[in-house]
This record gives sequence, C-alpha cells and structure tokens, in this order.
Amino acid sequence: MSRSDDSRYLKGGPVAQRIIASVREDAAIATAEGFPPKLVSITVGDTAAVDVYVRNQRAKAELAGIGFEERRFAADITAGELEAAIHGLNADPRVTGIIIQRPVPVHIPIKTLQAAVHPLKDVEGMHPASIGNIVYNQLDLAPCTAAASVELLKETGLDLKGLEVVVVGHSEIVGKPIAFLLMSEGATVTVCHHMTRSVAAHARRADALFVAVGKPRLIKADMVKPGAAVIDIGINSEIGPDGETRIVGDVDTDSVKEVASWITPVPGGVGPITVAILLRNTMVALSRQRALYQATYGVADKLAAE
Ligand SMILES: NC(=O)C1=CN([C@@H]2O[C@H](COP(=O)(O)OP(=O)(O)OC[C@H]3O[C@@H](n4cnc5c(N)ncnc54)[C@H](OP(=O)(O)O)[C@@H]3O)[C@@H](O)[C@H]2O)C=CC1
Ligand SMILES: Nc1nc(=O)c2c([nH]1)NC[C@@H]1CN(c3ccc(C(=O)N[C@@H](CCC(=O)O)C(=O)O)cc3)C=[N+]21
Repeated sequence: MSRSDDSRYLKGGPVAQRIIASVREDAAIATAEGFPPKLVSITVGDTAAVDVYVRNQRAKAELAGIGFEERRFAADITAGELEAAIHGLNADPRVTGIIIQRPVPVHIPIKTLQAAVHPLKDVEGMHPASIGNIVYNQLDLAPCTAAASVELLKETGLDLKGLEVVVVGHSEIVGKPIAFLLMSEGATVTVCHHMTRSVAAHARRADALFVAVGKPRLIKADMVKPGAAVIDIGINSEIGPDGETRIVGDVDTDSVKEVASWITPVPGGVGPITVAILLRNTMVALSRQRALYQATYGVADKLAAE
C-alpha cells in the first residue's frame, strides 16, 4: 500500500455512524411505544483502563437516544455485594441492558459476575448462555468487539467463505468469539496464542489477520501476506516520542501498511464500531425483553379484553 493510498484504511467511523443512525431510529420507536432503552455501566475500582470506552459509550448512547447510567463501585467491594447489585439491576424493569467494564479487581471473579447478569439484559454477549448462542450460529447478539472486527472485515468486500483467517489472541471476550463468528461465515480459522510455536508462520498464510493481544507493534510487515486484510484490535496506551500519552494498536502500522491491502487504523478503526455494536446489542436485548413481556402478559391482556 502506498502511503498516499488512504482508501485502504478500513476506517471505523463511517460504519459506526451507519449503525448508530439505525439504532437511533429503533430507540425512538421503542421509546414512543413505552419501552425506553436504558444501559447501565458497572465499573469496579480503578477505571483508567476503561475511561475512553465508557466516555464514548455515554456520548454515543446520548446521540442514539439510549439512557446511560454509570455505577462505580469501590475496589474493595466483595463479589457478593456486586452480585447483589447486579441482581437489583436484573429486577429493575427500567434497566434494559447491563455492561460490566473490564478489568475488575483480581479478588472478583469476572465470570461469576458475567453469569449474574440476566441473559436478556446481557448486552455484551458475555453470559455463558449468550456465548453458547454464538456456537449455535445464532449471531444477532455477539460480543461487541468481536462483532465489530468482523463487521470491518466485511467492509473489504472479501468473500468470507473459505477465506484463510488467522486470529492472534484467544481471550473469551475478543479472540474466541471472533473465531466462532468467522467459522459461522464459512472462513477457515486458525487461532494463535502465547504457546503457538510460530505466530509469524501462521500469520503469513492469512488472507485476513485479526490481532487482539495487547502488545504494541507485535505484528511486523514480515509477518503479513502481501495483499492481506489486517484488523488491529489492540488498544494500548503508551508515551510517544513527544512525551504525550497516545493510543496504539498491536500492529506496526507504518511498516504493515506497505504490505497489506487493507489495514485498520488505531484509533479510528475497530474501537468506534465496538461502541456502536454495544448500542445495537442494547436494542436487540430490549426487543427480546419485549417479546417475553408480550408472551407472558399479552395472552392475559387478550383474555381480559374478551
Ligand atoms: N477495540 C476494542 O474495542 C477492544 C480492544 N481491546 C484490546 O485488545 C487487546 C486484547 O484484549 P483482550 O483480548 O481483552 O486481552 P487478554 O489479555 O485477555 O488476551 C490476550 C491474548 O493474547 C494472547 N497472547 C499474549 N501474548 C501473545 C503473543 N506473544 N503471541 C500470541 N498471542 C499472545 C494471550 O494468550 P494466552 O491466553 O495463551 O496467554 C491471550 O489470548 C488489548 O489491547 C485490549 O485493550 C479489548 C477489548 C475491546
Ligand atoms: N467489558 C468490556 N468490554 C470491552 O469491550 C472493553 C472493556 N470491558 N474494557 C476496556 C476495553 C477497551 N475497549 C475500547 C472500546 C472502544 C474504544 C474506542 O472507542 N476507541 C476509539 C476512540 C479513542 C480515543 O478517543 O482516543 C478509537 O479507537 O478510535 C476504546 C476502548 C473496550 N473494552
């Protein structure tokens, strides 16, 4: 890719705007019908690692007409107290979505918290039941970052059927769900992690390379097949040469962009779409809650009317 060829940057902004515009329409209709969407964000302890994400969530939720409330808990809260707080939100009909921001302090088992969120309010798609749906090819509510990354790959127009895809990183929240989503789309997926003998050898075979590790410049130009699509999911803070803090991904963008046909910038790539998908998921969750409400009370309403 020549330096001037900006068209090969897979930018997240326009995709995110498209998604948010559609969410805004859905949210306006639902609100008019008496079901206003409302997202509650839970942060525990030090919030520095999620501040950017939460700030963007609030801003975009406001833009989309979705209520947004932040609940911050002290670092020394017990897992039991947090679970009780989550159960309270589960029981509150005004709350239609719950997101637990990561990381949480080490004494709190994140999986227990994730499982405490009612599956119908699990807008992150991280409850075991939600993850299970992905394995069963029910893809309308998937973990946000994974869905965002796949959405960006689709922007290339590449046919995902039979595409050789390599995913570097296999966390439950990013790498694993990406692999499942891509398998559902018909791609041939290889997943690498810290025990993989040669990440480079796998990465070089990929038509599409997804990187979600958390290590700046892990992926260099000699690890990328010429013409490949590179989706950089990493969001890492580092101090730049000017002494200022900046956000960089996991890919050495300057060198890789000379080899790849498409590359996602950081910032401005996967991040903005992640936020948009969270809001889209909030609407999917709300319609599921409405469907249950209808199934439970609709019959009684009809009988009462007769
Ligand atoms: N853009 C967005 O919206 C989001 C971005 N992120 C960013 O994505 C990155 C990854 O996040 P997350 O998945 O939560 O991180 P985790 O730390 O949970 O997972 C990192 C993964 O990378 C693997 N890994 C570590 N070192 C290597 C290596 N040298 N070679 C190959 N694989 C390696 C680990 O393998 P193992 O488990 O075997 O050690 C693990 O599977 C971070 O930079 C994070 O900030 C995260 C969420 C959203
Ligand atoms: N339960 C949970 N789910 C997550 O998905 C999750 C999390 N916890 N904890 C933190 C990480 C990080 N993350 C980001 C998502 C979007 C941007 C984002 O919007 N970035 C923009 C803006 C950057 C900026 O303003 O500087 C961009 O990349 O262009 C950033 C970071 C989600 N994460």
